Amino acid sequence: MPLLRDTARPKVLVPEKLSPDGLALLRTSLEVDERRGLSADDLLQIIPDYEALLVRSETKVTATVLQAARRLKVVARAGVGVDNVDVEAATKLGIVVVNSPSGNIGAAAEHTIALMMAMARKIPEGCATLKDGKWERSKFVGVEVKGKTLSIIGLGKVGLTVARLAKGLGMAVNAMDPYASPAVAASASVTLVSSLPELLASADFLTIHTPLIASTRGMIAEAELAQMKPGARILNVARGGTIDEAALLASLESGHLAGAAVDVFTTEPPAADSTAAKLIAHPRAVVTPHLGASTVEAQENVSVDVCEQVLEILKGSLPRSAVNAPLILPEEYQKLQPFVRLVEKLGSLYTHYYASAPGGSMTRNTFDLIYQGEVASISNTKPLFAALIKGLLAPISSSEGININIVNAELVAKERGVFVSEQHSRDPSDQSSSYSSLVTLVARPPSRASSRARGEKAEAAPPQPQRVISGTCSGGEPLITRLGRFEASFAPEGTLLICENYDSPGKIGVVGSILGREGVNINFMTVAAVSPKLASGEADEPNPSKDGGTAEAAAVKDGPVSTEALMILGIDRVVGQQIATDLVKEGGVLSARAVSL
Ligand SMILES: NC(=O)C1=CN([C@@H]2O[C@H](COP(=O)(O)OP(=O)(O)OC[C@H]3O[C@@H](n4cnc5c(N)ncnc54)[C@H](O)[C@@H]3O)[C@@H](O)[C@H]2O)C=CC1
Ligand SMILES: O=C(O)C(=O)COP(=O)(O)O
Repeated sequence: MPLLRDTARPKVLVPEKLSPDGLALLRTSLEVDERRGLSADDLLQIIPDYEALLVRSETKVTATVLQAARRLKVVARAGVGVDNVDVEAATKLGIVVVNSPSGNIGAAAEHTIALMMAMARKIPEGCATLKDGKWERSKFVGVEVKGKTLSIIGLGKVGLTVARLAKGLGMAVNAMDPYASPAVAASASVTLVSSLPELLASADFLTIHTPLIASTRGMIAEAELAQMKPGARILNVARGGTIDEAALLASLESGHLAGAAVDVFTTEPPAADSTAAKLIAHPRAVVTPHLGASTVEAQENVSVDVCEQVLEILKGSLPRSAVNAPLILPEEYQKLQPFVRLVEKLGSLYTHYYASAPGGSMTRNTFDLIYQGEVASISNTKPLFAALIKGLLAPISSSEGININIVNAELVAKERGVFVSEQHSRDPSDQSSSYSSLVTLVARPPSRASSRARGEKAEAAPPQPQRVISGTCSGGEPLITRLGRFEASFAPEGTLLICENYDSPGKIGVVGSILGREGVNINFMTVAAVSPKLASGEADEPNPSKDGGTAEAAAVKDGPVSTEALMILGIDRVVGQQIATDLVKEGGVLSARAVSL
């Protein structure tokens, strides 16, 4: 049961402090709910009511929260690190996760330099004692950074900015990052080293700027700290968990390390009696409560960046920095949009007409999706693939909320065992129609192995018929041009009744009167004849009613194939199976299938 909402506008939940600049953009079209101080339970209770969730690093967006979030389309992280968001669960649920990959890198890099200088010159200690009424000059003799070596783990956006700033301070900078570009490193006069021991041994100051991922969790522990020079100093403005807090505390306590500057902790805020709390209390530790991104400028940047993306996503467009969706340029997406709708219709027409109709079956799981003409020149067809998976599976998915989209289509297809081979045919002679673009969906007959797996005997295997649907975009709207052997021309919209019949006089009148009797209005009707190119060639899907139809049907069923036709009626409401049965029994049609598209 959807919750009652006091507004028709989509709702955005903002449980953390975000700069008002971005939120003002949202307020023009969305309802923005700023709710700071929510507990995990509170969040779970209220999340079903929201279309978008905007967070920083404090809110834990767990799989449980995401599963409860029935309306949620997007989780926006106003910052870089998404380690507080279960991105895998969001992907499965088709929820887009976006971040702001560069809005706060300057702030994080400057904070790193600020902590390094504060640690080198003992600024926090000098400041605290002076405020305490003491004038202690000889106790706080520091070291200079000029001429010292700064070693960086992770030469990404923050790491590189730190490197450039450190160069300006006269430091020698080296870095270890298996994925860094040597050219980029050289342009910042950074020496890339390939081994961590080499990097550790050279460091006067060591700073980490990697994400918290499996390969970086605990990467600096007791053994690594022991490889550093006595009197070296260490910084962490990336993520708690990359440095083992207990090992770091021990190294400070033993006097091996001269200092540590830490902005991020394994658990935030750290528990009172935790190792992190002891680290914070250590006299040679300079600490800040995750302030790396906390500047007015950075907060404006990230807020505007993610709020713009939330608006795009709720409009149905693609964001510029999705963490879990492929990158598509806006102009490319615009070109694709009509074909996205067409391909989704091809998929849902397939499932309604061939697979979920009485007598049909979902035994085919391997599809060819063939692009011909102008559409074949589009190279990034991920949205088309996603549209096909949605079209094929949404009609047979139990939950109304199943959200198949560009984010999770590949995963859903894999889970359901659906395989799609996309083919681009740019050769004009290969295009069997006069349309400037044509998209064809072919369901491959089941392989012998899969037929055997379903217990069908090889000798009893029926001939494998064609299941083909083609379409184009006409005036930006989807148009079906082929259904099985029939050359058609109809819009795949609304409720359609598709009747296969022998093309004999009076058939339309009989069908019309049966529908009229049931109170069904016909909005439009079109007839599709067997394509001359296909009449003598491929067999079509066997018609479940052919053997059990009317006397007339029986009389003509061995007649020439070319007399068969499809009658496609657009009707004003969804009809039950009984009407289809009546049309076969009384109306003399071979089969009738209602499809809702
Ligand atoms: N304290 C704070 O408030 C802030 C913290 N951050 C954190 O800083 C970190 C870095 O952010 P960005 O530079 O924007 O990310 P980025 O993605 O641009 O750079 C990360 C770099 O780490 C490297 N890397 C990955 N695994 C590695 C490994 N095993 N060994 C060595 N290098 C490895 C990658 O190749 C990449 O070059 C992130 O964890 C982010 O969350 C960012 C902004 C503010
Ligand atoms: O962007 C990041 O990765 C950060 O760590 C910043 O976190 P915050 O938004 O200040 O909670």
